Amino acid sequence: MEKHITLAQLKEVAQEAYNQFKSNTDGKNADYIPYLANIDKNLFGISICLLNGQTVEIGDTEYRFGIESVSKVHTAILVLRQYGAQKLLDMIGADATGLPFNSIIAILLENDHPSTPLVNAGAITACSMVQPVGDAKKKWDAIVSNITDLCGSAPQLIDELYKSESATNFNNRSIAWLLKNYNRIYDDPDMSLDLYTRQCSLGITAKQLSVAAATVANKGVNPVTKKEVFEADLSPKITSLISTVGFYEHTGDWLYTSGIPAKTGVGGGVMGVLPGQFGISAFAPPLDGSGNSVKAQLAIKYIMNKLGLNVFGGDHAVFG
Ligand SMILES: NC(=O)CC[C@H](N)C(=O)O
Repeated sequence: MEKHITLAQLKEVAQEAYNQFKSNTDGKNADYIPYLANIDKNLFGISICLLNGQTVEIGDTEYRFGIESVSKVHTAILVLRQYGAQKLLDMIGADATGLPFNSIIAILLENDHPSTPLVNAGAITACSMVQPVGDAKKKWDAIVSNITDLCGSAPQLIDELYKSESATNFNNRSIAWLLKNYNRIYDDPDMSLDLYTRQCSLGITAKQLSVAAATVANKGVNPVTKKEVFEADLSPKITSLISTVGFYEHTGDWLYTSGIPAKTGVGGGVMGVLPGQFGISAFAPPLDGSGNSVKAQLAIKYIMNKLGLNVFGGDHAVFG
């Protein structure tokens, strides 16, 4: 069924979500990366990008925060663009791990592949696959240019975050070398890890993430710049990856309660894709125990439930 929703209604619902959760003090900033511990915990923004390029923005939607694990989606898209859907499945996988994002056990349990590009192991593998293999500078340029195309504007490296994360990423170093042990790193392990750490340290805004999400929802065409970033048939592959593991071990709970495939990052960002309808992003630094932003989750769930939209519901929203 078609569900007609005016822009005014959409704005009102987003504003209600903002007002309702603005003063929520649950959760705490990620502190295993020192830079993130010091970000203002009161920052809060919600951005929705429709497929005609219109955006609804409430709160701190222009604040640049660390993209962190949301970047895993972007680089998975780049690998899909460069290798195609079958090779991503063969070389990384598309399964849920049911375990935390930085799990080493997950690699040991599934030593034939790193499960999915949306957990640390698979994301480091994805960075190793980015072409041209062997050329760190060109690989980095490809990663940044892909994110720029998806967001419609460039991200900016937060140097302090990059240094902070590089100095403390011992668990990820173990992951990179364990993957090497299983022949699941397709370039130099240290270089692949460094690319992963750097992409996680890119500063991004909630507005940019909503445009990237809308590009996925819009079958690869950025609704703001109108550029075709990837081929339409990759879009359901990307949304399926996000659906399966976007909230790690809490992905089922998330999908069940929110009705929208979404991906989180420990910087406090969440990016949600409602295919054929819109992209949504929310950002607030305090996280729950699994590293997912408390307020961003509340806001997106509120908006989805209030609008009565659900990826499994069969209704299709028409905005205007
Ligand atoms: N869940 C996340 O956002 C984790 C990203 C972070 N860079 C890490 O590897 O630990």
